[in-house]
Amino acid sequence: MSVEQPPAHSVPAGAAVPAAPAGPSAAPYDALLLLSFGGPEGPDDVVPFLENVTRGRGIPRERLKEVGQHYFLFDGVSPINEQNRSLLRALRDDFAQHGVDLPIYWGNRNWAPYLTDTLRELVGDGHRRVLTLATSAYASYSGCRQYRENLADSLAALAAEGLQPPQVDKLRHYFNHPGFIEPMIDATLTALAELPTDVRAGAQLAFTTHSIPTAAADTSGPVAAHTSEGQGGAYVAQHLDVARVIVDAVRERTGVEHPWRLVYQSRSGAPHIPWLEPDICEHLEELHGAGVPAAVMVPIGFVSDHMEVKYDLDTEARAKAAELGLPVTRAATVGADPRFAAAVRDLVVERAATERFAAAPAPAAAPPERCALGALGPSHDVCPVGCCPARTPRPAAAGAQ
Ligand SMILES: CC1=C(CCC(=O)O)c2cc3nc(cc4[nH]c(cc5[nH]c(cc1n2)c(C)c5CCC(=O)O)c(CCC(=O)O)c4C)C(CCC(=O)O)=C3C
Ligand SMILES: [Fe+2]
Repeated sequence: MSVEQPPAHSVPAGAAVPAAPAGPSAAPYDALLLLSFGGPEGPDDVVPFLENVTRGRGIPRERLKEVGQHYFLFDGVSPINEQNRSLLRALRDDFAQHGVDLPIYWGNRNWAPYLTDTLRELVGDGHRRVLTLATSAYASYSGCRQYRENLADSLAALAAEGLQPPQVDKLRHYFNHPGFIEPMIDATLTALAELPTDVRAGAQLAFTTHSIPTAAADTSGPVAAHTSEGQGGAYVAQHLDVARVIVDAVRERTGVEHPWRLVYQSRSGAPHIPWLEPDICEHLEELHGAGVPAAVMVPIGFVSDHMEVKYDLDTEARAKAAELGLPVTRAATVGADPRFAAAVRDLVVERAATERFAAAPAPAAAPPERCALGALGPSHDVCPVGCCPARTPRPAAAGAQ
């Protein structure tokens, strides 16, 4: 079941709940789809899950065994599904409180509830126009295009079953939406406050995200943002923009300009293929060697405390810091923060208004305001042709043809 509780907009028969005042319109959309990675929920799920993740990709066997071990350390349970359930509750509460009448479904790429099953259910419930929220905030093949390929595959599977697939769109990247960044600013301040007072002012901020092959980074985002020679394309540019906003906000609130760097984690793939560097653990060694007294890890690349955060940061990087004797704390991820739920509502209402405006530009109407912090401005609504290309071209939905 992808809808685990009655949609927040429906009132149980006989309940004396006053109807929420009508809020902003989500038309033409009739459903929101939370699209995520999925993760195992017990020891028996781990190997089948990893088989799903690596289907058709050349992840070395050694790496898979290692990743399997990370999951077994936590009884085979990834935190990601529970975090998505919390996010669903936060979104449904927020939409209900603000009178946004849009049912919310949840489907994953690699584990139940599987995307195809969710879309089948959504079509069975009569929905025809779906807006997608992916649990990845930045442009990249893994964080954007691959989800669009999953949507195309699932829509094709429904068509093969004789169902009429719905029209599916995807929300713009939200890395620079204030409702995504503000919780991270607070989390960074909290993590700084957790450091011993004598080392706090000298602490470096280590912003972390998932490493990806440098070739994938260079071709991330629209073609105009592509770079050469390991400069990182839109993927790196977007993370740097977020890091600068956080550093500036921390300086405004504490009076301290903390030195910082964007670093990477969770690398996989063959060793001879270049991926974004440095790794967080190498970086901590380097900071320690340079006499830096403390560090805060800020996982801006992750929407919630995924296994990468629980294992690669909280287990591995913390062990490295302890070995070095370097005081290190870790900032919380955004998770189900109400400000993030409100940001999603804002993005849904904004996109719905954009679609209505495009369909019938009325002289009185104006395109909606588009919230964004930092220097890059609001991201595109529709991924253009050539955005975050796959190495082998495959059909992708929710983008320009
Ligand atoms: C950019 C990015 C995000 C962030 C954007 C987003 O959130 O989507 C992300 C998220 C995630 N990645 C996850 C898990 C895995 N990723 C893998 C492999 C890979 N990730 C890659 C990139 C990313 N991945 C890449 C380039 C690979 C190698 C090739 C490939 O396979 O594409 C592998 C295989 C083994 C390994 O290589 O580590 C696993 C098990 C989980 C679930 C965690 C949990 O259970 O909490 C989540 C949220
Ligand atoms: Fe993209």
